[in-house]
Amino acid sequence: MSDTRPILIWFRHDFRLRDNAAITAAIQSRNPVICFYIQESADAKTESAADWWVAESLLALNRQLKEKGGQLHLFEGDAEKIIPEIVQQSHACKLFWNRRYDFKGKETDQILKKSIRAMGLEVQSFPNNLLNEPWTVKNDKGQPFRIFSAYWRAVQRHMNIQAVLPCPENWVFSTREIRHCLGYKDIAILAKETQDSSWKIKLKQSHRFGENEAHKQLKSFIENDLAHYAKERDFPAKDGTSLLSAFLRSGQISSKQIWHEVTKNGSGEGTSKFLEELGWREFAWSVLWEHPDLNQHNLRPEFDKMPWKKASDNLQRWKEGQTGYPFIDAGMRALWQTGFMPNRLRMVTASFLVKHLLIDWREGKKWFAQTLVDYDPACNATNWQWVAGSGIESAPYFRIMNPILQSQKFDPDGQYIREWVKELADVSTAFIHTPWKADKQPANYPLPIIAHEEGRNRALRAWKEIRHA
Ligand SMILES: Cc1cc2nc3c(=O)[nH]c(=O)nc-3n(C[C@H](O)[C@H](O)[C@H](O)COP(=O)(O)OP(=O)(O)OC[C@H]3O[C@@H](n4cnc5c(N)ncnc54)[C@H](O)[C@@H]3O)c2cc1C
Repeated sequence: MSDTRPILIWFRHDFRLRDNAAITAAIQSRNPVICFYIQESADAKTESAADWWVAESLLALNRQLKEKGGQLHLFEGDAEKIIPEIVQQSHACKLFWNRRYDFKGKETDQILKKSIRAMGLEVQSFPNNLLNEPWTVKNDKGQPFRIFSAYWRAVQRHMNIQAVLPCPENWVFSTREIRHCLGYKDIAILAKETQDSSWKIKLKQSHRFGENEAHKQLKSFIENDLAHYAKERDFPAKDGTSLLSAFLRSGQISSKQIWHEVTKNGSGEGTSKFLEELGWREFAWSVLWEHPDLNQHNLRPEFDKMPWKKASDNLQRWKEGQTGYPFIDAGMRALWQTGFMPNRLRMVTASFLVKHLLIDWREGKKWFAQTLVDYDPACNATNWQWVAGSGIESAPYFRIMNPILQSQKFDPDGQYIREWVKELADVSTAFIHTPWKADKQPANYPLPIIAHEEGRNRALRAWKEIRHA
């Protein structure tokens, strides 16, 4: 007689049905399945842009599961308390999930593995959304890499990316009732939460969600932009990047799927540069794996002595895009309006905060975590420490990006600036990067918060101080 006890599938940033190892294993076993997601305490409220993105993505996943004849069950609260209840109510025989690699998630999973196994269930975890498990890439001495280029060469030498798993057929969903378990949340409440503020409604105008949309985006990128990626990726007005980061972060598409599609359909400089960027994502996760405190602490301890200025009005003006530097302000305003900022601008705005304004990178990291739809604890912290110079692999602190030259180089006609800084719409191209030099000052646009040379010199003095301390 066949086993009718259900298998529980716990979704976690793997909101796709294709290339999902936990799903494939569960469906292959022929037991009925129960799919669920837990809004764990830390992310229970959909208050940040990334939480909002996850909520919209869960609604999209629920629609996909409905098409298969099932649904996504939603819970809110502490996984260590909720899952044992689901196990009991459902009389499940197995619990499957795809791994997560951050410290808190890993810790919770280890505790749960033990406690659920003690209840007599089989618990299995599978690789999630990286090309390599983060602990597997090591140098000849068995140590983790500290430099990206060496890491990437090693990854490429041993690259053996597994085939993509198709969406399984013959789904059978369990009818066991789990609605009375602790923390059950009606998915209709989630749908309401995704539009309970004007900010979220505005964000929605810039995004699409779900596995199918992720694949459409990849196809369009490969057809239109991949060949020119290396040359155009730094010019924000050109939209020459893949715009896949939020899909990737929530696992609506896997890095493996992207890798295979890109290597099958592309070649040359654009393709290798793009794959290298995927490599940076991998590297960031390996750094977080080795340094669980990456989000809180400088990886170079001399930065603990940096004489950061108290977060003040200047931090607020940076957040609001009111620094008086058009390129910076355009990036910061785009971030607030859309939840996205192109990589070049992330680097320039981050550098401006940490160097010209001498404000602790952790303040900027917090703001990005609140406002980016693709917020990713590994990529965000690794990049902030890279820009600040405090990371193991980083730009030297003394290399200070000039916000005017960056603007002239990467937005030469001011197209991106004019799109986001409406006060400058009529300023001539001659003054679009330095409106304070124009004869007539644009109305309602501030003067620079600090002169470039003054900010630069102060940053260099601070850096010398910590080096000689
Ligand atoms: C200060 C700062 C903070 C950042 N915070 C995040 C974050 O929270 N989440 C996030 O996904 N990326 C972050 N990035 C990296 C990068 O800016 C974004 O991944 C990229 O802009 C997303 O756009 P895209 O998908 O069009 O990228 P593409 O240029 O098309 O790149 C393809 C993919 O490669 C990965 N990638 C690209 N650049 C990087 C990079 N420098 N580091 C790690 N992965 C990269 C992303 O997954 C991206 O989707 C940050 C960069 C900086 C400088």
